[in-house]
Amino acid sequence: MKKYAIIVAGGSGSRMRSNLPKQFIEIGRLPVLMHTLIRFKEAFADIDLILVLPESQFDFWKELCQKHHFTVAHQLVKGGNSRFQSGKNGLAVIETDGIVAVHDGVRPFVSKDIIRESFEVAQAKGTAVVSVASKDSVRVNGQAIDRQTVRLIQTPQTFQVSIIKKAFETEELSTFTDDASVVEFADFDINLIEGSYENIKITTPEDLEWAEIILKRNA
Ligand SMILES: Nc1ccn([C@@H]2O[C@H](COP(=O)(O)OP(=O)(O)OP(=O)(O)O)[C@@H](O)[C@H]2O)c(=O)n1
Ligand SMILES: C[C@](O)(CO)[C@H](O)COP(=O)(O)O
Repeated sequence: MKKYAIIVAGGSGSRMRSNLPKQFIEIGRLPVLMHTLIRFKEAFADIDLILVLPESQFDFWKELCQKHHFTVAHQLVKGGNSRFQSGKNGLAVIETDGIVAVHDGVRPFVSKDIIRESFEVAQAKGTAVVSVASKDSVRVNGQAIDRQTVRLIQTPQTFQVSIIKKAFETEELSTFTDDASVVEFADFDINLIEGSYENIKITTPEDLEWAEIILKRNA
């Protein structure tokens, strides 16, 4: 089975309010994005890594790779104006069938076990989307609902290549917040698998403090 991971890091990171794009901020002396790429390479030595970045950041990224002697092989692909477009650009360079995980570049703490399980489930069932239970009570439009029915969606979101490619033939809709919503819109079933509360998405400044704590816990 040919394995791919599209690491999307083409966003603007506006909620981080940092001059340095959040994927390049160092945690434990290594840029966030390098931690993420290393996790996937550790899960599968033979995986093809596709890194989606704004084209304007290519040179800076290459400088960072030299500075940190970062040798994990990956293909650089230019980002789009939305996460959907960035994912689509990543998919466009995949030419064989197989299994592909799409993962936020800013989720550096995904475990090898979760990555591997997502590939196994996607191979068997076509799709595998990582999720966790809500630890808080939940209300929708002010109305309390049974939180047992709620799942918080993370990445990786892993698919048979033929399925996700077919799904991305659609026009982009504003309801597409992740790849699972695109694939579901194309009428494929979404299989949820168990994620981890450590698999945070670095979004706002305090997430960087959590990130340092998680990194120390894992050391
Ligand atoms: N045009 C875009 C927008 C988002 N992403 C990626 O999708 C992931 C999840 O998005 P988020 O964390 O929300 O990043 P941003 O969109 O960059 O952040 P913000 O909404 O705060 O601007 C990130 O790795 C981000 O780089 C992308 O590849 N291309
Ligand atoms: C894909 C995702 O990380 C799943 O939780 C999330 O939907 C990304 O959303 P954002 O608006 O780009 O933060």
